[in-house]
Amino acid sequence: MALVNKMPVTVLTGYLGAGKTTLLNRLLTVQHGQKVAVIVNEFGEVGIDHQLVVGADEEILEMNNGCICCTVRGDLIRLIGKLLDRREQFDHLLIETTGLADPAPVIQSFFMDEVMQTQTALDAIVTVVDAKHIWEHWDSSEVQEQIAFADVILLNKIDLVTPEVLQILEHRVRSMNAIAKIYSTQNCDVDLKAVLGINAFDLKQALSIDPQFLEEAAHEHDESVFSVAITESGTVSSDKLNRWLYQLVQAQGANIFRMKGIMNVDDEDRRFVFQGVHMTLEGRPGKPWKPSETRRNELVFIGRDLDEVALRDEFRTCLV
Ligand SMILES: Nc1nc2c(ncn2[C@@H]2O[C@H](COP(=O)(O)OP(=O)(O)OP(=O)(O)O)[C@@H](O)[C@H]2O)c(=O)[nH]1
Repeated sequence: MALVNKMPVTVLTGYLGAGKTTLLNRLLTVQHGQKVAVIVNEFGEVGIDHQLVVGADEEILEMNNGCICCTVRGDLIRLIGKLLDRREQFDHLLIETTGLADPAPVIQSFFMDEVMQTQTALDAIVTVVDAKHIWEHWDSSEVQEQIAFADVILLNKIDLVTPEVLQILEHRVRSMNAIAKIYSTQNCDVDLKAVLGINAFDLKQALSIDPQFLEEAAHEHDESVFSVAITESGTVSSDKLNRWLYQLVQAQGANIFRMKGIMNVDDEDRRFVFQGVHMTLEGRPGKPWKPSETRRNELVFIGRDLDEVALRDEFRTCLV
């Protein structure tokens, strides 16, 4: 199938100094038998990050003419296009974003551009969090968005904080993002399998909503950025769902960073899976339901100032 040949892409985010380059170096030096191309995006005229990145065999491309998130999405697409011309030379692409980037436009370019859509497969957004210094930056919208968008979160620099602080941090991060996998690390020491080749954007069976998140007071969010997770049985009407989602992104797309859903729509044989980034929505049939399994609808919204009660109520109106 054509899918097999798509180039998997991992996007690394994290605030300034969190440990992105440390993780990148790890990914490039540990033997995993994959040929990795890297795009490093830095602010400023002179790129120095490439000098810090080790690994002679890898191709490292730099984008220094601006921040990935705003002006240079076109450049990113062109750069990836060039790499795709030599597709056979690479197994995986890593994009390290600047610590000040909002990851949304990067992710959206994978949905919106046709070449990117057909020839690349977004593997995961990996966000490195500085467990010691994040406390000074909670107000930063970049920090919030990097956590909100992540599929994998490394709580890094655990050598610099107490277990109690780490626990508070994990709780806080979990309330912002109900579905990311969270690992605690020192020097980003994490099993590569936890970071590469995880297919987080391929919603196969179920959303990995942490059950504890649902039980606990996920509701005590004093943050403006948080997750709302909905799990309900029943059959969803495709017409009602379409109408609702369309209206929702029109009205609140700016505040909804990410949404994912796996649903029993019109009692079809296969799951309906969808995901969205702000106003961008993408839905398609997923894996077949097994006759023995209970069909559940699972949705997760991650965003700013979400109206949890309204989301739940409106979702229920989509049930037949
Ligand atoms: N104590 C401690 N230091 C760490 C850890 N991980 C990384 N560092 C250090 O933190 C500093 C910043 O790490 P980088 O990997 O350069 O961070 P970055 O996110 O790429 O930084 P920018 O490119 O500035 O955004 C370096 O001096 C690292 O050696 C850790 O787990 N513990």
